[in-house]
Amino acid sequence: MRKIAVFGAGYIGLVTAACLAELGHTVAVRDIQDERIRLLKAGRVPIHEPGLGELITGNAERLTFTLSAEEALAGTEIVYVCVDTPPTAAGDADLSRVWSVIGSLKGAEHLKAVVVKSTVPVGTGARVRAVLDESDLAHVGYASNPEFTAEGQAVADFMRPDRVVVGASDEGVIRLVTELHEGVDGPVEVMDVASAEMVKLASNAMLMTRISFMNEIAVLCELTGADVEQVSRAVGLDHRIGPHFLRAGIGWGGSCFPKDSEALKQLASNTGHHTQLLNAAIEVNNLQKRRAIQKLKDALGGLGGAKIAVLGMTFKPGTDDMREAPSTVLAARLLAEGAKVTCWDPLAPDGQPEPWASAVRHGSPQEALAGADAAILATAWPELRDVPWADVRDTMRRPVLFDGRNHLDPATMRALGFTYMSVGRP
Ligand SMILES: NC(=O)c1ccc[n+]([C@@H]2O[C@H](COP(=O)([O-])OP(=O)(O)OC[C@H]3O[C@@H](n4cnc5c(N)ncnc54)[C@H](O)[C@@H]3O)[C@@H](O)[C@H]2O)c1
Ligand SMILES: O=c1ccn([C@@H]2O[C@H](COP(=O)(O)OP(=O)(O)O[C@H]3O[C@H](CO)[C@@H](O)[C@H](O)[C@H]3O)[C@@H](O)[C@H]2O)c(=O)[nH]1
Repeated sequence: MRKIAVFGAGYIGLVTAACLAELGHTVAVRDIQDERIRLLKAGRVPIHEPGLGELITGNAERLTFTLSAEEALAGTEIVYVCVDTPPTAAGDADLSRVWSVIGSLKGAEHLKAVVVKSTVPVGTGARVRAVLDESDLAHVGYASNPEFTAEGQAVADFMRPDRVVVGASDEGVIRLVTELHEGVDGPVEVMDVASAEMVKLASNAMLMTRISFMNEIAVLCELTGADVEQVSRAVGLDHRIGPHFLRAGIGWGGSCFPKDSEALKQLASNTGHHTQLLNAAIEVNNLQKRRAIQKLKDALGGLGGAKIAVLGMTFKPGTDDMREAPSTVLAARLLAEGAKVTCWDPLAPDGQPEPWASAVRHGSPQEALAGADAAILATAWPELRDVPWADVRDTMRRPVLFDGRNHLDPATMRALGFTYMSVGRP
């Protein structure tokens, strides 16, 4: 069993650390946010991720949390880099936190390998390698080990992945990282560093493109009278296509797809290449939200002064993550059109910045809907299927509902007297 240091105690770092501890390794987690480390030391988990708290508690004797890089590195053989890589002002991935971690490794006596899990542009590994080679860490190996977990199911995804990708050129490092995954139920794919970095970006781009493709088909369904739910289900039954990531709606958001699509686009642009398919997928995604607002505007005859309830704020159900949530674009557009916005979400953290600071948040969908002229369902929370819609209808000023996730049954909602609109369904 190995002694590992994980840098970054966010969604990926904490899941990686807890799962490696569950596999029997000793893991020191380092972050630079006092509050995060204080909570973790007190046995509290700063993010919502099913099963994570239990894993951290169950492996407490193998997990430590610290603000000190030196403390984390004492006796450490492997460093996992799990820091955030947000967009720069130019849209490229900001690697400043990755470089800060690399800079803090000087003098780590027992270090054998640096493993990067953060999503980074292709070529980053080669740059890190060059920096290590010029330092006292020239003997330390390097691996790219990108992460494919989805929020809300990250622990299960880590333990039973479709694949583990290990990008490295040094046999010793390949063996080390492969051994770390003993007990993980999934195949290990070994390749060169640049290819591993590209697998991550290409996988996300493929998933986004599938969603945007089906969203474009949804528009054509609306124009022709077809039903995108039936279409996507039957299209997905073709084993060459498969059923996943074909759900039409107001589009993709989250901590990864928007920033990774932009980073891949800019990676190409920096070499003078124009990514046509990816650009189209991004544009279709942006349009989906604008189309939603236009539909409401048409249904209400204008949005000025109207009270609109936004149901669901997080970028998808099962997470508390608000990064690049499609709902935020909707709320901003509604306010810009002069509407008043109320909202509800079961997990979104309090104190969200604008546009949410200008919205009134309620503790239940019913309260958010009372007196509303219309509602937009933005996140497919299961709770929204259990709302007593017949009662709610009578509390709304106008029973108009735009279902941005095709989450409710059109016939039922219309039978209840709602003006019900959704995406790509008659
Ligand atoms: N969130 C996901 O589902 C997911 C999935 C796959 C890949 N990724 C990638 O993994 C990386 C991390 O994403 P995340 O969602 O966990 O981000 P996050 O913002 O939740 O966590 C990053 C953490 O790193 C900490 N940090 C910053 N600089 C540090 C330093 N020098 N030393 C130690 N800690 C430092 C931050 O304080 C923060 O707590 C990103 O590159 C992301 O693209 C994320
Ligand atoms: O058919 C679908 C599937 C998803 N979505 C939306 O797409 C976004 C992303 O969803 P999902 O992929 O489930 O969430 P993430 O946690 O962002 O995970 C993605 O991004 C991670 C970070 O890179 C990767 O590791 C994962 O493999 C990849 O699925 C959300 O807004 C969903 O509502 C759709 O609109 N239609």
